[in-house]
Amino acid sequence: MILMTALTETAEKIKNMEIRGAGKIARSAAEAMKEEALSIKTKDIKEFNRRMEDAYNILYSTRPTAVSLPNALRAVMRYKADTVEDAKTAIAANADAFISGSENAVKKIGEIGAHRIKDGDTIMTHCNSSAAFAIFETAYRQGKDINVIATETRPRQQGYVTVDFLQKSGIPTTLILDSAVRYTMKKVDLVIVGADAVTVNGSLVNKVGTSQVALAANEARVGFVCAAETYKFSPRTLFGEMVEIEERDPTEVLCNELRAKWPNLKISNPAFDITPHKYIDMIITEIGAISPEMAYWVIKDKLGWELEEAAEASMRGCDDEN
Ligand SMILES: O=P(O)(O)OC[C@H]1O[C@H](OP(=O)(O)O)[C@H](O)[C@@H]1O
Repeated sequence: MILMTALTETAEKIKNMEIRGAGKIARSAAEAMKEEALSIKTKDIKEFNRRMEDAYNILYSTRPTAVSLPNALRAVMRYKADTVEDAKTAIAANADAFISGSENAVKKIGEIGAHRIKDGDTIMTHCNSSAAFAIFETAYRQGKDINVIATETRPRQQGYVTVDFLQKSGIPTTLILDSAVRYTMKKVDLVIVGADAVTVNGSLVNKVGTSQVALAANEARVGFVCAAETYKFSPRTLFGEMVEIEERDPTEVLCNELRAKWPNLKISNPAFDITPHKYIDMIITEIGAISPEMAYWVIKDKLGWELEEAAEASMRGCDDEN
């Protein structure tokens, strides 16, 4: 039996999506690493480092697609210390800096993104993104009369979370089925979605169905905007790696009763898909509104990654924030 600690509890919550959303996953993981560090009793720095590596690996293995998770873990683990006390101080400071940096980034994205919204706009969103929501909320607080169309987002219905946020904020909201996206697009002025990862060529990895929304927007000549903090850019893609697409449990798609009825039925449940950069008009980050083609610059200059480091991280199985 595995002993439940605060860290394994957070890992379990990320795995079963009690904690979800790329940014929240990253902040929760950073907080869990800090708590883990502060709870370790040993005075032996080698043992301490080993236990922190174990904690890193437990959290790292929870969900494979959101790059914010390994970027947060790596940011917290960037310490060099000769004593356990110094290591604890550095880890706690790193975690706090990552969390407040992440919260500020979402706020900044709200401010920058709100400039893209005009009074009277109808905006479509997919899944539930706190970065996209920050844009809606800021625009609405500025007095812009907006209407947000939220997709249901099968199979986990994160659209309900979006609807709940929007309704609590007083923002006029319409809920649609995922299959109604193309039909509804003619009423839409702008699409805004979040991101789980942005690759070096500016393509977007986000909740499955995002690429279909982008295709429908492209066909209808509707702008497609992505809201992504820079820690969602993937340094390992600089090395040519692909972002792993999480395949989730078939029971999310079909209940056990029906699965038993059709024992030979195969079920595929990819949680994310890839929207090619040519369908993305703009990525709103905390350092500004950029074209997808600037992803290489964000990874290399803003995050400070060189090809050699990306290769090294690729072998180690992690991304980095800066
Ligand atoms: O960081 P924020 O903008 O909140 O969310 C970013 C993305 O995280 C979510 O993933 P999931 O529901 O955890 O699979 C969605 O794909 C969403 O677009």
